Amino acid sequence: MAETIKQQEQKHLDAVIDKIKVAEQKSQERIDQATSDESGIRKNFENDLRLKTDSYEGMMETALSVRQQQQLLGERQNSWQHATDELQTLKKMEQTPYFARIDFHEQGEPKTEKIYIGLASFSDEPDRFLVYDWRAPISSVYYDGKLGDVSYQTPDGEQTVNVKLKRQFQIENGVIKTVFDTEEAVGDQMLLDALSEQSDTKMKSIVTTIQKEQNQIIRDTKSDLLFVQGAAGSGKTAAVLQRVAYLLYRYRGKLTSGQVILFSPNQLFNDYIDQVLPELGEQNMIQMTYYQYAGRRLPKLKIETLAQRFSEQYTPAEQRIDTLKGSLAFYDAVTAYANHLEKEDMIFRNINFRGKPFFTKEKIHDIYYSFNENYRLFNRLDGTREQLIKMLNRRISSEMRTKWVEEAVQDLSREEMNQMKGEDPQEFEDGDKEFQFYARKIVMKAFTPIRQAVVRNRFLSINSQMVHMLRSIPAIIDLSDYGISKEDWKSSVERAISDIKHGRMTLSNVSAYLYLYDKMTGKKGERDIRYVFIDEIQDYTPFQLAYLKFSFPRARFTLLGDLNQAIFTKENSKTLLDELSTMFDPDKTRVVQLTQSYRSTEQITDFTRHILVNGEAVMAFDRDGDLPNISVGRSREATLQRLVKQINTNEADKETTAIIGKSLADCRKLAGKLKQAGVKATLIQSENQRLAPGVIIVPSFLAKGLEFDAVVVWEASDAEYHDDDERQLLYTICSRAMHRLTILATDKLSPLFGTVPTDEYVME
Ligand SMILES: Nc1ncnc2c1ncn2[C@@H]1O[C@H](COP(=O)(O)OP(=O)(O)OP(=O)(O)O)[C@@H](O)[C@H]1O
Repeated sequence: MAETIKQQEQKHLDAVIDKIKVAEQKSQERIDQATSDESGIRKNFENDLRLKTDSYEGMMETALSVRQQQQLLGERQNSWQHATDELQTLKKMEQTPYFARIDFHEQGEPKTEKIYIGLASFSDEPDRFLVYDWRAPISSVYYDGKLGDVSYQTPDGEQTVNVKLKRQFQIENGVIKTVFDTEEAVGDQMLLDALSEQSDTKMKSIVTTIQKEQNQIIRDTKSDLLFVQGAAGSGKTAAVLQRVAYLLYRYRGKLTSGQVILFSPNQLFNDYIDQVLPELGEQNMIQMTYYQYAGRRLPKLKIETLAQRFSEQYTPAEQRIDTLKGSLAFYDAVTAYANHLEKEDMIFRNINFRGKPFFTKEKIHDIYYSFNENYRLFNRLDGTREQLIKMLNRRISSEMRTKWVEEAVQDLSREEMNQMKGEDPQEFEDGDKEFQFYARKIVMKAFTPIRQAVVRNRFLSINSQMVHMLRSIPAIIDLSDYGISKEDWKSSVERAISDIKHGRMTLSNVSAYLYLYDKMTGKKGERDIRYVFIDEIQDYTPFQLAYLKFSFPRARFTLLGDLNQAIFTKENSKTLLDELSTMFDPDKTRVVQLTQSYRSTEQITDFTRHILVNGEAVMAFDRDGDLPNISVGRSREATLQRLVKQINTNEADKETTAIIGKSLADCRKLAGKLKQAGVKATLIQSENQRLAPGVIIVPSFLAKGLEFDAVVVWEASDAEYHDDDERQLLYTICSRAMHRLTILATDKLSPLFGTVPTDEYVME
């Protein structure tokens, strides 16, 4: 009987695995070698080394041999690390060496070529690749097209090949479970299998099933701004993590993971995604929230937290001011204000010494504005510091003649004198010279804080300058254009002043504060960072984005967002896109739309997208599940009973449940009640917690970006979700569900579900 395709492929697989095992052995030998070399070097060294410290030559000899030993050890350490990494990859590959095969014909070549694609490349001889890395140029063909002519990018330009076969494998522990040939980009079956898995507390890589649109995002190397608008669950986060892995591969040797930074919505999310890159054999990039980024620079200020910002109730006037402060117009106003400081209005502080002004603010002002008008802020500051240090040095001699110094010298103990001489050994000609010596030492020491104050720009006053800037705004921006009255602005400035006095700052002020400070001190941003990724972009203000662009001047930006899910900026999210387009060169901007939602069943996707009105496009993925359930209880008690029942049903069906409440307070209350009822559930109270297996209760603002098998919306009642501007929040909450969605309310259901056709859910 002829061999089946599966048998043939299994034979090939066995052969590859045998070669991988041989390679593993070689790696192990290299590791052993490096280890034994290392202990050899250490031993030799201990035997040979005599510390010769009695002569200068002896000391040099010792130092040289220590250095030599360190170098040798460093080399061994490197080769050990290299071999260890290699072995780790090989061990992974031994289980699943590859997941796909493509056969293709390249024009002008005599034969059809056949390649296998896996997590990493593997060759048994130089240039004989048994497996290609999924990030290799040719692998793109697998993700991008159907059979027939397909083009792909290589470092030397575009190439076209004729694809004859695309074959996919599911391999477990070296055994082929299924094999199928497909004409699609990546066969639906494989994707369905991947998607039907249970949710996890950690996100997984998607390399075996990357979709064509996602591949475009992953492999983009041309855009300065890559903007991805994608529906909930369309794989934005997934795509962007594979993109980081791709870039690290593509620019190996030139780009390190430390030059890539990802801004994410909260720490919980950071924790959720932190295994994807290691799974792909790469190191994690820098991960931060905007709040952490700002907080790191302002350790002495208490910056408003995510939870505080979320529960804040603004009056319409405050809301308008908040909107203005988040706009590009405001960014431009701060820029204009800062530039005008080149001519006037920089505020200075005295630098004091022994309770009295040493450099008065008037003097500093005069120096600062004495430079010619071409001096920029940074040069001015630099010049001022230089002058002040010069003046400080000139003051040493006169200060030495003051009374306090004379007394201080007389009060010196023998020990103190010896110590001073120890620092700077010398013989004195006479008593006068000796006095001078000690007096100088004392003055220099006393002046140290002054010197530091000068070097650290302590004569600037960012706080007063910020207040002055806020006060100057009505002269720069026409507030009436934003519907803001002079009085409302004034009281907002008063609030900012009181906040600063109490060491606090709202998120809406913090970016302007940092930006103004950077301008005043001439900071040019972190030039080392090459790629900046920002997830959930709809929750950033244009000001914040402009500031990030300023802070990472040499970086390319990838921004991901879903304008449907703006939970803070609400209706302003549309203007964000417009404002963004003015910040980057349109020729180097690329906008990609992802409309297919992979996270949820068709029923859930259909239901959730109908919560939106005028939303961005969302397409359901063809995956079947139950209709969402809505249950309205007559009392809180009844709703709680219904919740407990749902938790039990979900548990029986092995679906992990997340109960999402609107605010932290709601969630806390519920956690108490569930405890009384004897139900085990973990309350996620802060972003610094970790996701736990089992039932969790999580407030809406922390659920961003996460997903769960089964979601219960806690109290989707009229009282909690009433206004139209809460639609996007409700959408975000519901779209966290993968397989099951239950909506509970007491008394009266939120009217926001009124837009969902009644045949898309079951009303109990
Ligand atoms: N090509 C793919 N193959 C397999 N799974 C995928 C693919 N794309 C996305 N997924 C899965 O779909 C789910 C949603 O993806 P992801 O969290 O990246 O979406 P998102 O667009 O960031 O969503 P949100 O905006 O709601 O946070 C994840 O479980 C992800 O692993």
